[in-house]
This record gives sequence, structure tokens and C-alpha cells, in this order.
Amino acid sequence: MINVAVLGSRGRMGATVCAAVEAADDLALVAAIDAGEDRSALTKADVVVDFTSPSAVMDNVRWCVENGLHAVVGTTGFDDARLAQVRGWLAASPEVGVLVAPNFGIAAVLMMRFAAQAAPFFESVEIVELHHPNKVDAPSGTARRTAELVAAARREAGLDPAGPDATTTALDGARGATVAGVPVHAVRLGGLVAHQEVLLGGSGETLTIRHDSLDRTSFMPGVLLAVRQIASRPGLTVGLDPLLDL
Ligand SMILES: NC(=O)C1=CN([C@@H]2O[C@H](COP(=O)(O)OP(=O)(O)OC[C@H]3O[C@@H](n4cnc5c(N)ncnc54)[C@H](OP(=O)(O)O)[C@@H]3O)[C@@H](O)[C@H]2O)C=CC1
Ligand SMILES: O=C(O)C1=N[C@H](C(=O)O)C[C@H](O)C1
Repeated sequence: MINVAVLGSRGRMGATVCAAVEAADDLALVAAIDAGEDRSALTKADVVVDFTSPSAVMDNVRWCVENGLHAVVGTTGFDDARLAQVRGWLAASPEVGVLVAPNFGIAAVLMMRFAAQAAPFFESVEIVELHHPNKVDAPSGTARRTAELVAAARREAGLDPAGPDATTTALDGARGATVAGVPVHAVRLGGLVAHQEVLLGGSGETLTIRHDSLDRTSFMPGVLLAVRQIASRPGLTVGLDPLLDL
């Protein structure tokens, strides 16, 4: 039996994780903590799952590592500097595992992988992420990660991350933001959960790779996989890919 605690337990994702853990025969939910609540109950856990906010997550992860607790982190906001900070904390607790993944949906992980595979074959690439209007950050962690993977694949193939663009006159924001050189556009719309399109264009043809999370249960198989594996993966793991042998 793996003892699991959830940080952000009253949030959209945290509540879904609590239900998934309670429904699993090999997992026990031993603590469910939300904003402003005492974290000491977390020490009953083997693994802490964090779905809080980009402003809260770093303090939570440091606390977990310092208390010898493995952490599975779905909260967004991780850039290279933040990942380096986590590696620094882990250096003092080498037995602890932390997994940070911008998206636990298996189809989302595949979408990112397929986008990176396709990226060197097209002149142009842009990313459109679409989410529910209560999302606090933009662009999404998934879009950021996709842009980084796409840019790396294009650079390796000797291509500019961005495609050709003759637009010199535009209202601020009309061409989106640029992540690792790739244009990223964020839509916030009632009725949506989490969606992304990677648009690729070349000579006379386009390819659109689209992923849709229609319900937050889509993230649970990935979260539970990480919870079950994190104790055997000391150090920092970024993304779900290594757990899926991708
Ligand atoms: N990796 C993935 O697959 C996915 C990642 N996400 C990410 O997960 C994060 C949470 O998303 P979502 O569930 O929609 O957000 P919510 O706002 O619904 O939930 C966050 C919860 O965390 C609470 N919280 C804030 N600070 C702390 C803290 N220090 N300790 C404990 N709890 C805290 C909030 O309380 P309060 O409201 O009172 O501040 C709230 O209840 C976001 O970064 C989102 O992008 C979302 C979906 C999938
Ligand atoms: O806030 C969300 O909802 C989501 N956040 C993650 C992100 O920013 O990529 C994952 C998914 O897109 C849902």
C-alpha cells in the first residue's frame, strides 16, 4: 500500500486526484491539504501530489524534499531556473524522487511527441492552446513544453524554430507570444477543459495535431502511474515520457 497526500485537495485537479487515489486498491489517501492548512499531516505520506498554483508550488516542493517525501507535481510554472532549484534541493536528499509534468494525459504526452517528430518536416509551426476561463496562467505549461520540444527538434534539423512571417504591422498580442521562438496563442472559453492544436504548414499542405482533455479524469492514469513509480526514481524526472518508455 502506498500512502498518498494531496496538496490543493479542494481544487479542480486536487479533488479529482483524491477521488482517484481513494478508488485505487493499492493506494491510501492519508492527507488532503488545501491553501492555508497545516502541512504537517503530509509526513504520514510516502508520496505527495501537488496541484496548487505556480505561486505556491516551489515552497511545497522544497518542504517535501526537506522532509524526505517523494513528490508528483502537476502544477505549472516550471521553467529551467525552477527545475534547477529543485535539482539543488534534491542534491541534499538524493534518495527523494520528484516528478514534474506539465500534462499527465497519455494522449497529451503523445501529442507533444508527435509534434516534435513532425516539426522538422514543415516550414511553419504555431501552437494554439485552449482552456477553461478559470485557468490562472497563460500560455499553458503544456504549450510551453510543446514549443520547447518543437524548437529543439527544428534546431537539430538546422531549421529556424519560427517559420517565415512577413507581418510587420500588428496590434500587440495579435501574433501571440513566442516560446523558444515558436508562436503560441492562448484561448480562454467557457465550456472548455484543456485542448491544444499544433499547426504545421509546408508547401501546399498542412498538418494539425490536436489533443482534447474532455474531463479531468483524463489526467488520472498518468498521475497514478507517477505515484506508483516515483519511489523507484530518485532525483528529478521531467515529464511522463520516461515512465511510458517513450
Ligand atoms: N499536469 C497536468 O496534467 C495538469 C496540470 N494542471 C495544473 O494544476 C494546477 C492546479 O489547477 P486546478 O486544479 O485547475 O486549479 P484550482 O485553482 O482549481 O486548484 C488549486 C487549489 O490549490 C489550492 N492551493 C493554493 N495554494 C496552496 C498551498 N500552498 N497549499 C495547498 N493548497 C493550495 C487552491 O486554494 P485557493 O483556491 O484557496 O487558493 C485551490 O484549492 C495549475 O497549475 C494547472 O495548470 C491542471 C490540470 C492538469
Ligand atoms: O489548468 C489546466 O486546466 C491545465 N493545466 C495544464 C497546463 O497548463 O498545461 C495541463 C492541462 O492543459 C490543463
